[in-house]
Amino acid sequence: MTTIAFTKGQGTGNDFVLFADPEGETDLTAAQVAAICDRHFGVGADGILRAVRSSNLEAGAAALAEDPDAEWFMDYRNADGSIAEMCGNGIRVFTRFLLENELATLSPGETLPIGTRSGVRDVQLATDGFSADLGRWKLDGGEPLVRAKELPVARPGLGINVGNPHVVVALATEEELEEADLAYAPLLDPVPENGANVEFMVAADPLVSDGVGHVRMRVHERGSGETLSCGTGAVATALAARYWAGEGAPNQWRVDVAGGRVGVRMFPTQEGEHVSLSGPAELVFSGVLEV
Ligand SMILES: N[C@@H](CCC[C@H](N)C(=O)O)C(=O)O
Repeated sequence: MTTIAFTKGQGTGNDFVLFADPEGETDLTAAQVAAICDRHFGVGADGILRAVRSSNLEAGAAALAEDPDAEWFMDYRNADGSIAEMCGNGIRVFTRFLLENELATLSPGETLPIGTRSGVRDVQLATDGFSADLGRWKLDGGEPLVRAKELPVARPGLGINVGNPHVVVALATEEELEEADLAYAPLLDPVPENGANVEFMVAADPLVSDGVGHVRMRVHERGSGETLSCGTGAVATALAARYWAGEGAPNQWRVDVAGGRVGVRMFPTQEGEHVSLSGPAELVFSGVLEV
């Protein structure tokens, strides 16, 4: 039996079990992760965030090579125990956890580099909580057909990788968005090799106001099912909305999800365009687990 002192946290309703494992001694099995995330028999969460010192994890070596200041590595696991490269809401909650536990400091204007499986991601304080630079993004995975239960026809999606894989589908009306039954994984054709998170979005009316784009989305996450929010999914959705809107579309977006609102911003850097995500991050309660 291993005893874990954990904290439950959430960002726009995307909820996580977090624990500090500085030495990298508590690598949970997929079955243990799934048991902890179970909403009836466990703590209940969309995923687990383990805080490991980058120097004590194999995957952390790449993070330290990229940025020697990336002391902490966010080891993210989906609710079914699978490993994902990145979690946009998670990295904000992870930062809140490091700060509250005095494992890191972050002042206004400063940057906290966090190691992830999709590279080092820089987090800053923001007016709505925290913002994380998710780095480069790419169109990836073509335009698979997507069919969600209760939606009568398959729609073309747009594959976008923001560190992890997404397929975004535009729906015509709010009613369609409500009707989609995302308790079931949407069917994708062709099936992406590594699976994908699937976002369904509708444009707000107006789509753009004061130079800021506005969309609403629901998500079925790879490895976690329907969640109240997906940060990387919101980023992929804003990128898809801008792509579909064409020339002159804004580089700043508000994305409404069932659990609240996040902000997305695209901005130029020397290595090409980056995209950042901002939003709230809260710690809810702490406890002790035996696994
Ligand atoms: N909820 C996350 C994404 C978590 C990983 C995802 N389910 C995957 O498998 O890629 C977010 O906020 O980005």
